[in-house]
Amino acid sequence: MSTRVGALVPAAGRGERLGGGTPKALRPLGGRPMLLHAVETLLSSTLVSQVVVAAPPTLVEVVGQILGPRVRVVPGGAERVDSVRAALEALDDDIGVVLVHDAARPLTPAKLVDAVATTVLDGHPAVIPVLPVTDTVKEVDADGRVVRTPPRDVLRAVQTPQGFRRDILYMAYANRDLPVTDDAGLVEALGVPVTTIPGAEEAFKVTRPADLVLAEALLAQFAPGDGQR
Ligand SMILES: Nc1ccn([C@@H]2O[C@H](COP(=O)(O)OP(=O)(O)OP(=O)(O)O)[C@@H](O)[C@H]2O)c(=O)n1
Ligand SMILES: C[C@](O)(CO)[C@H](O)COP(=O)(O)O
Repeated sequence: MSTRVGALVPAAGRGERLGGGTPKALRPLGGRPMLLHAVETLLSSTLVSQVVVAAPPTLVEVVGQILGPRVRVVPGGAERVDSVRAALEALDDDIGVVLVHDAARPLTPAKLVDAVATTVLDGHPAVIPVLPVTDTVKEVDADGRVVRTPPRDVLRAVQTPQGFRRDILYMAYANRDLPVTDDAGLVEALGVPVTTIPGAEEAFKVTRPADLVLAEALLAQFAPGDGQR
């Protein structure tokens, strides 16, 4: 396996739950597009040597100008899986390890990127960062009635970047019509073991308006060079 690491950034979502009109990846955070924060973190990793971004199709040129020549930008698709697939096809042939990282997780620390990549390089074919679940989670039926309460101690909330051996991710994406909400879900369907490592609280996803308020507040607290990102 080649040890060269590439990162794919799905950034073509509309951001309907966040609202505000502008595609979410281009919404400002600390005065700069959210996507730029995520990409800069990936580029700051000494392990990551290529970054490919899937942008909203009408904004490929604009996003290319924002991110500069080190980043390849391709048109994304209708669903997240379509965007990841488009980016996967644009990776250099000699990339052996692939990280998939949401543009919508702009405050993810660089040390988490390195930890995921290192764990794949150490021989784990699929690696995801996770945090314990703090709310009680209920399964409900179509009428909203509770069906059951899974025990919380075995539940985990899943973040990105998720890291994969390239050949495994390719095989997984051959099954991409499966109804999954993350890349590891496709890998699980292959029967390939998925390893968890500790995630980071700052790697939360900006999904709803309150998440953006929290991200702005946290960013304002980071001092330059304090190693938090
Ligand atoms: N067709 C899509 C849908 C999502 N994404 C990306 O996948 C990541 C996680 O998706 P999410 O946070 O759900 O973003 P949106 O799809 O934009 O959000 P919403 O469902 O609220 O519209 C984001 O970086 C988003 O840009 C993508 O590249 N292409
Ligand atoms: C990939 C992901 O960020 C892991 O938590 C998440 O599943 C994306 O889901 P979304 O509904 O597209 O936000």
